[in-house]
Amino acid sequence: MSRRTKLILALDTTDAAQASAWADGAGRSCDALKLGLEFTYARGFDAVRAVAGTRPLFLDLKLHDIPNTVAGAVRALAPLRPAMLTIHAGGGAAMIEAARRAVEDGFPQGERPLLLAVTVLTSLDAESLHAVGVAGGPRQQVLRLGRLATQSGADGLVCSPHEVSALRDTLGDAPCLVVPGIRPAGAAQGDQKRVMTPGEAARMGADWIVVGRPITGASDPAAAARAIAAELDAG
Ligand SMILES: O=C(O)c1cc(=O)[nH]c(=O)n1[C@@H]1O[C@H](COP(=O)(O)O)[C@@H](O)[C@H]1O
Repeated sequence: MSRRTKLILALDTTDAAQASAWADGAGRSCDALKLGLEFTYARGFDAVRAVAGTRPLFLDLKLHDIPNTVAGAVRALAPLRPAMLTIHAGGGAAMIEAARRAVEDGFPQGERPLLLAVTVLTSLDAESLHAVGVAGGPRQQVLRLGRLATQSGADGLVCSPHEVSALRDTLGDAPCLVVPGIRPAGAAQGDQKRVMTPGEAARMGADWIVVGRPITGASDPAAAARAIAAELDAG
């Protein structure tokens, strides 16, 4: 099986002109654009629509609340026509099921986004998980939440590259695996804990990788994006 891992550019800024410049430059080497909490809270839905234009939009708002509230929020996002949207798997089965129903009845047929459940944030390691009461390591917790989320109706999962092959062994090829925590060789790790290079994540079996600062913080973002796309093309 060979499927080319696709590249999502994370546009993490409050500046709409900056987000558009990244989208029009570096974004050309990418397969989708991600707008998340920082941009959406600062600039609102109209700006999200303007920056995404006709490009596939990964709307990363990581919804996490009681089922009724999450379902209402999912329906409220329908005018943005995202290709993908995120909820937190830790919200539990009833919340994920409610989000799934909202995606099915809140979006026009054929325009339903992929519902992605975030498992364990890539900024967490075993020690930080332990501090919030999770005894097992990240892999065990990602597998637990991955099983729960897919059984409850999530189309895919957000996980670090370190869990991709264990998820594939457990859940097979069906769930879409979207993988942040990507650092090209030599790039600063920053707040990310569970990282791999783009090529390593692709070889693990990621369907999509999510990259922000290694592109947007580069002196030439378009060149940085082209280099990552080439690394994915090389397989
Ligand atoms: O849901 C996400 O996209 C996400 C989940 C996760 O566990 N870790 C993670 O980094 N992300 C997002 O992926 C992007 C990674 O950005 P960089 O660390 O700058 O490459 C950010 O926009 C995060 O919000």
